[in-house]
Parts: sequence; structure tokens; C-alpha cells
Amino acid sequence: MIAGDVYKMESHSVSNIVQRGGTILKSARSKEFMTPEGRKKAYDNLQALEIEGLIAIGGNGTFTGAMIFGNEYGIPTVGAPGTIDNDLYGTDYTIGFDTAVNTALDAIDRIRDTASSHDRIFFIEVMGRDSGYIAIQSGIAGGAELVMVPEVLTPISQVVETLKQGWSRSKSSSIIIVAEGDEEGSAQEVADKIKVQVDENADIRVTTLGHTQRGGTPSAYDRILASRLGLGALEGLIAGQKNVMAGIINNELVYTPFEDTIRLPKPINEDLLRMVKILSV
Ligand SMILES: Nc1ncnc2c1ncn2[C@@H]1O[C@H](COP(=O)(O)OP(=O)(O)O)[C@@H](O)[C@H]1O
Ligand SMILES: O=P(O)(O)OC[C@H]1O[C@](O)(COP(=O)(O)O)[C@@H](O)[C@@H]1O
Repeated sequence: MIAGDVYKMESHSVSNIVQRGGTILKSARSKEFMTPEGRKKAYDNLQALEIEGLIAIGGNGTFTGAMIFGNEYGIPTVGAPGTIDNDLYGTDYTIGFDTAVNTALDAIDRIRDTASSHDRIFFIEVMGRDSGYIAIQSGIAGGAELVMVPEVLTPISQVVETLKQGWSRSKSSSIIIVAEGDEEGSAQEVADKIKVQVDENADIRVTTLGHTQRGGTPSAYDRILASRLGLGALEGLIAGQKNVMAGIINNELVYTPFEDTIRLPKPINEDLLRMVKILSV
């Protein structure tokens, strides 16, 4: 919008992309949109092109920007939740999350082969800037011994305790999932803190999955979710919705005001963390 890099799209413009990751639109984070001058440029371009409505795809930041822009210039915007972090109030799942979880899971499964063959402890860092959703889901599905998430403090003493309990039951390998935003630090930092507290013969390794989780062929679930939410956002806009995000809750399409999606937390299900502990015994 700021660069005026706009072209008309028809149905065929999206043919043969359903199986691709990333974005053909090349829309991305923009520092300039955070300034009134940047948003003015965007508005002027939209005016010149007679564009009367917007669909914003992204997370909390995107919807904050969209809300500010809507308040300043009155252009109606409907959001579609696109973030691998799944940390948006107003939808059970966000576009990209399921693919990211499955990518992380595939990596965890592969790492498990080394962990169990060579009796090692692996700390695996998954993405989640402020959110433990990828960690908890990939951790449960990957049979992790412990999952560390930003929403709930897991003290280092608890990690040590979990490892020691495993050894007392003759468990020779362990997998601990650390969400990027965990309070105890990165997986490397957590591993460094653990090393000095456990048996010096413990063979500890760290893997950071990084941007592997942020691309690749989308899962069937994500393709269907993106199709439903894209259509939901478009039909909402045409029907006169504005400053809301299309989401799916209990399999129903719902619209939630941007204000709520931004302000309200989407708490992690702590019962799932409890389940990890039970299942890892
Ligand atoms: N306070 C704000 N005012 C205007 N634009 C914003 C604001 N916060 C975020 N944005 C816009 O949204 C973009 C995406 O925000 P970011 O937090 O990085 O990602 P996400 O949408 O995934 O949460 C930013 O690069 C910026 O262009
Ligand atoms: O690619 P960058 O800018 O390093 O961002 C990585 C960050 O983006 C996230 O993957 C979320 O990104 P999206 O909201 O765009 O899916 C975080 O989990 C991670 O911290």
C-alpha cells in the first residue's frame, strides 16, 4: 500500500499456489506503516486506486496497525489470522500453526532416533515469540519429557528433577521442548544451566529448529483453514463488517473486534502441560 505496488487479482491469480508456503503477495512487516507519514502514503495510494476495503492477514501487530489505520482514515478492514504462533484470541487456530507443529514434530521424531540410540538428552527449541502453543502440541505429539512455555514458569530445578526421575527409572534419553520465549532463556541457555547441575557424564545436545518451522508445504488442515478464513474475511467485508477478525471457534465462523483480539489473552491449556508430565512417566 505504501509503495503503491498494487495489481488486480482474479480467481485464476491464485491458481496453483494452494500447496505453497510463504506469500505471493510479498506483504510483510513494515516499520514505515508504524508512522503516521507511512500510513498517509498508504491511504493516498488507496484513494487514488479507489480501493474501499482491506483484508489484513497477520497477528496482533498487523491488527493493531489495521485498527489504527481504520480509525485514522475510516477504511473498513477485516482480518484473517495468519501466524504460526496461534496466540490470537478469537480463533481456535491460526493459519500456519498446524503446518509449523507438524514440521517441528517431524524434526523431533528424527532427533529422537539419535537421543535414544546414543542415550542423550536433547533440548529442542521451537518457535513462539511469546507463545507456547507450538511447543505444547509438538511436545505432546513427540512424546517429550517436559515442555517449557513462556506462559508458565518451569524452574530449572523442575527440569533437573524430571531428568533425575527419568534416570531413576532407567530412562536413558530425554527430549525437552523449549519455546523460544521461555522465561529461563533459549534452549542453549537452559541446557547450559542444566549441565552444571546434573551428572557430568550426561550427554546433552541442543537443536534450534528456527525458520524451518515457518515455511514449506502447508498441511491439509491449514489449507482448509486458510480457505475458510479467507472467504470468511472477504464475505464479512462485503457484508459491511469492519475492524474485526474472522476466526473459527468450535468449527463455526465468528467475527471478533480487533480490539479484543489484540487485548485479550489466549491462555494455554495448562491441563496439557500436566498431561505431558503424566505421559512421560
Ligand atoms: N502500533 C502499530 N501501529 C501501526 N502499525 C503497526 C503497529 N504494530 C504493528 N504494526 C504493523 O504490523 C506489522 C506486523 O506486526 P508484528 O507484530 O511484527 O507481526 P504480527 O502481525 O505477526 O503480530 C508491523 O511490521 C507494522 O507494519
Ligand atoms: O522471521 P523473524 O522475523 O525472525 O521472526 C521469527 C518470529 O516469528 C514468529 O515465527 C511468528 O511469526 P508469524 O507471526 O509471522 O507467523 C515467532 O514465533 C518468531 O519469533
